[in-house]
Amino acid sequence: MGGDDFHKGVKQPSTKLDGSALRILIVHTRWNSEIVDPLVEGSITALVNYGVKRENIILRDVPGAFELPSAALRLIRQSQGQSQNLLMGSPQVSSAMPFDAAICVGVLIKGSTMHFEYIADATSHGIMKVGLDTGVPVIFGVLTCLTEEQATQRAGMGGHNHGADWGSAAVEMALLGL
Ligand SMILES: Nc1c(NC[C@H](O)[C@H](O)[C@H](O)CO)[nH]c(=O)[nH]c1=O
Ligand SMILES: CC(=O)[C@@H](O)COP(=O)(O)O
Repeated sequence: MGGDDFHKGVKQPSTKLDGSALRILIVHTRWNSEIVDPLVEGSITALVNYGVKRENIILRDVPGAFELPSAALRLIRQSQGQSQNLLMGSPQVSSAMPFDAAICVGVLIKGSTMHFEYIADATSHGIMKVGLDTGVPVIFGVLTCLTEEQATQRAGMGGHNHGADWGSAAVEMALLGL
Protein backbone atom coordinates (compact mmCIF):
# COMPACT_ATOMS: atom_id res chain seq x y z
CA MET A 1 0.00 0.00 0.00
CA GLY A 2 1.39 3.36 -0.99
CA GLY A 3 1.43 6.29 1.38
CA ASP A 4 -1.62 7.82 -0.30
CA ASP A 5 -3.61 4.59 -0.26
CA PHE A 6 -6.08 4.41 2.59
CA HIS A 7 -8.91 2.24 3.72
CA LYS A 8 -12.05 2.60 1.53
CA GLY A 9 -14.52 1.20 4.07
CA VAL A 10 -15.42 -2.16 5.51
CA LYS A 11 -17.46 -4.77 3.61
CA GLN A 12 -21.02 -4.74 4.98
CA PRO A 13 -22.49 -7.88 6.62
CA SER A 14 -24.59 -10.19 4.44
CA THR A 15 -27.51 -10.15 6.90
CA LYS A 16 -29.80 -7.08 6.96
CA LEU A 17 -29.35 -5.14 10.22
CA ASP A 18 -32.39 -3.56 11.92
CA GLY A 19 -31.29 -0.91 14.41
CA SER A 20 -34.79 0.43 15.11
CA ALA A 21 -34.83 -0.74 18.75
CA LEU A 22 -31.25 0.23 19.59
CA ARG A 23 -29.96 2.98 21.90
CA ILE A 24 -26.43 4.13 20.98
CA LEU A 25 -23.95 6.32 22.87
CA ILE A 26 -21.39 8.43 20.98
CA VAL A 27 -18.64 9.93 23.15
CA HIS A 28 -16.43 12.31 21.17
CA THR A 29 -13.56 14.66 21.85
CA ARG A 30 -13.35 18.44 21.53
CA TRP A 31 -9.68 18.09 20.57
CA ASN A 32 -9.35 18.36 16.73
CA SER A 33 -13.10 19.07 16.55
CA GLU A 34 -12.87 20.25 12.94
CA ILE A 35 -12.06 16.62 12.05
CA VAL A 36 -13.95 14.85 14.84
CA ASP A 37 -17.27 16.53 14.06
CA PRO A 38 -17.49 15.18 10.46
CA LEU A 39 -16.57 11.71 11.80
CA VAL A 40 -19.42 11.92 14.33
CA GLU A 41 -21.83 13.01 11.57
CA GLY A 42 -20.68 10.04 9.48
CA SER A 43 -21.46 7.69 12.35
CA ILE A 44 -24.88 9.27 12.96
CA THR A 45 -25.77 9.00 9.26
CA ALA A 46 -24.83 5.32 9.20
CA LEU A 47 -26.77 4.61 12.40
CA VAL A 48 -29.91 6.31 11.04
CA ASN A 49 -29.52 4.45 7.74
CA TYR A 50 -29.66 1.21 9.74
CA GLY A 51 -32.92 2.34 11.40
CA VAL A 52 -31.62 3.74 14.69
CA LYS A 53 -33.94 6.57 15.80
CA ARG A 54 -32.08 9.90 16.06
CA GLU A 55 -33.51 10.42 19.55
CA ASN A 56 -31.86 7.16 20.59
CA ILE A 57 -28.40 8.38 19.57
CA ILE A 58 -26.95 10.11 22.63
CA LEU A 59 -23.94 12.40 22.22
CA ARG A 60 -21.51 13.40 24.97
CA ASP A 61 -18.18 15.23 24.58
CA VAL A 62 -14.91 15.16 26.53
CA PRO A 63 -11.68 17.17 26.24
CA GLY A 64 -9.42 14.61 24.57
CA ALA A 65 -8.93 10.97 23.57
CA PHE A 66 -7.41 10.06 26.93
CA GLU A 67 -10.78 10.86 28.59
CA LEU A 68 -12.81 8.65 26.24
CA PRO A 69 -12.57 5.32 28.15
CA SER A 70 -13.51 6.73 31.57
CA ALA A 71 -16.40 8.72 30.12
CA ALA A 72 -17.72 5.72 28.20
CA LEU A 73 -17.49 3.51 31.28
CA ARG A 74 -19.28 6.02 33.52
CA LEU A 75 -22.08 6.66 31.00
CA ILE A 76 -22.59 2.97 30.20
CA ARG A 77 -22.71 2.03 33.88
CA GLN A 78 -25.14 4.92 34.55
CA SER A 79 -27.38 3.63 31.74
CA GLN A 80 -27.31 0.18 33.31
CA GLY A 81 -28.62 1.66 36.56
CA GLN A 82 -25.28 1.26 38.27
CA SER A 83 -24.38 4.87 38.88
CA GLN A 84 -22.42 5.63 42.05
CA ASN A 85 -22.81 8.95 43.84
CA LEU A 86 -19.30 9.16 45.21
CA LEU A 87 -20.03 12.40 47.06
CA MET A 88 -22.69 10.69 49.19
CA GLY A 89 -20.56 7.58 49.54
CA SER A 90 -23.51 5.35 48.70
CA PRO A 91 -24.76 4.00 45.35
CA GLN A 92 -27.69 5.78 43.80
CA VAL A 93 -29.45 3.56 41.29
CA SER A 94 -30.71 5.40 38.22
CA SER A 95 -33.43 3.98 35.99
CA ALA A 96 -32.11 5.11 32.62
CA MET A 97 -32.34 2.89 29.53
CA PRO A 98 -29.16 0.85 28.88
CA PHE A 99 -27.04 1.56 25.83
CA ASP A 100 -26.82 -1.27 23.31
CA ALA A 101 -23.46 -0.07 21.98
CA ALA A 102 -21.11 2.90 22.22
CA ILE A 103 -18.75 4.63 19.81
CA CYS A 104 -15.71 6.52 21.09
CA VAL A 105 -14.63 9.14 18.53
CA GLY A 106 -11.38 11.09 18.59
CA VAL A 107 -8.43 12.14 16.47
CA LEU A 108 -4.83 11.84 17.62
CA ILE A 109 -2.24 13.62 15.47
CA LYS A 110 1.45 12.96 16.10
CA GLY A 111 3.35 15.98 17.46
CA SER A 112 7.03 16.33 18.24
CA THR A 113 7.14 14.29 21.46
CA MET A 114 6.18 10.78 22.55
CA HIS A 115 2.85 12.06 23.94
CA PHE A 116 1.02 10.68 20.87
CA GLU A 117 2.28 7.14 21.45
CA TYR A 118 1.34 7.10 25.12
CA ILE A 119 -2.13 8.56 24.57
CA ALA A 120 -2.84 6.23 21.64
CA ASP A 121 -1.77 3.15 23.57
CA ALA A 122 -3.69 4.08 26.74
CA THR A 123 -6.82 5.07 24.84
CA SER A 124 -6.97 1.98 22.65
CA HIS A 125 -6.46 -0.40 25.57
CA GLY A 126 -8.84 1.61 27.74
CA ILE A 127 -11.64 1.53 25.18
CA MET A 128 -11.18 -2.21 24.66
CA LYS A 129 -11.38 -2.75 28.45
CA VAL A 130 -14.63 -0.81 28.79
CA GLY A 131 -16.30 -3.07 26.24
CA LEU A 132 -15.02 -6.24 27.87
CA ASP A 133 -15.83 -5.10 31.42
CA THR A 134 -19.35 -3.87 30.70
CA GLY A 135 -20.40 -6.40 28.04
CA VAL A 136 -21.55 -3.46 25.90
CA PRO A 137 -19.82 -3.28 22.50
CA VAL A 138 -17.59 -0.18 22.39
CA ILE A 139 -16.37 0.75 18.92
CA PHE A 140 -12.84 2.18 18.60
CA GLY A 141 -13.39 5.35 16.61
CA VAL A 142 -10.06 7.05 17.21
CA LEU A 143 -7.91 8.03 14.24
CA THR A 144 -4.20 7.80 15.09
CA CYS A 145 -2.52 9.84 12.38
CA LEU A 146 0.97 11.07 11.64
CA THR A 147 -0.31 14.12 9.78
CA GLU A 148 -3.44 16.28 9.72
CA GLU A 149 -3.91 15.34 6.06
CA GLN A 150 -4.14 11.65 6.96
CA ALA A 151 -6.88 12.55 9.44
CA THR A 152 -8.92 14.77 7.13
CA GLN A 153 -8.79 12.15 4.36
CA ARG A 154 -10.27 9.57 6.75
CA ALA A 155 -12.98 11.96 7.92
CA GLY A 156 -14.61 12.19 4.49
CA MET A 157 -12.67 15.24 3.34
CA GLY A 158 -11.12 13.82 0.17
CA GLY A 159 -11.65 10.19 1.13
CA HIS A 160 -13.88 7.65 2.87
CA ASN A 161 -15.48 8.77 6.17
CA HIS A 162 -14.45 6.14 8.71
CA GLY A 163 -17.29 7.32 10.97
CA ALA A 164 -19.67 5.43 8.69
CA ASP A 165 -17.83 2.17 9.39
CA TRP A 166 -18.02 2.81 13.13
CA GLY A 167 -21.78 3.39 12.96
CA SER A 168 -22.42 0.15 11.08
CA ALA A 169 -20.09 -1.74 13.42
CA ALA A 170 -22.03 -0.42 16.42
CA VAL A 171 -25.34 -1.73 15.00
CA GLU A 172 -23.85 -5.08 14.00
CA MET A 173 -22.22 -5.66 17.38
CA ALA A 174 -25.28 -4.49 19.31
CA LEU A 175 -27.36 -7.10 17.46
CA LEU A 176 -24.75 -9.87 17.65
CA GLY A 177 -26.18 -12.97 19.23
CA LEU A 178 -29.73 -11.63 19.47
N1 LIG B 1 -2.71 15.75 21.44
C1 LIG B 1 -4.00 15.26 21.46
C2 LIG B 1 -4.71 15.07 22.64
N2 LIG B 1 -4.13 15.36 23.84
C3 LIG B 1 -4.91 15.54 25.07
C4 LIG B 1 -5.22 14.23 25.80
O1 LIG B 1 -6.11 13.39 25.05
C5 LIG B 1 -5.87 14.53 27.15
O2 LIG B 1 -7.07 15.24 26.92
C6 LIG B 1 -4.96 15.34 28.06
O3 LIG B 1 -3.70 14.67 28.16
C7 LIG B 1 -5.56 15.50 29.46
O4 LIG B 1 -5.81 14.24 30.06
N3 LIG B 1 -5.98 14.58 22.63
C8 LIG B 1 -6.60 14.27 21.44
O5 LIG B 1 -7.76 13.81 21.43
N4 LIG B 1 -5.92 14.45 20.25
C9 LIG B 1 -4.63 14.93 20.22
O6 LIG B 1 -4.04 15.07 19.12
C1 LIG C 1 -1.32 13.47 20.26
C2 LIG C 1 -0.61 14.51 21.06
O1 LIG C 1 -0.64 14.49 22.27
C3 LIG C 1 0.26 15.49 20.33
O2 LIG C 1 -0.57 16.19 19.43
C4 LIG C 1 0.92 16.48 21.30
O3 LIG C 1 1.90 17.20 20.54
P1 LIG C 1 3.41 17.28 21.11
O4 LIG C 1 3.95 15.85 21.09
O5 LIG C 1 4.15 18.16 20.12
O6 LIG C 1 3.36 17.86 22.50
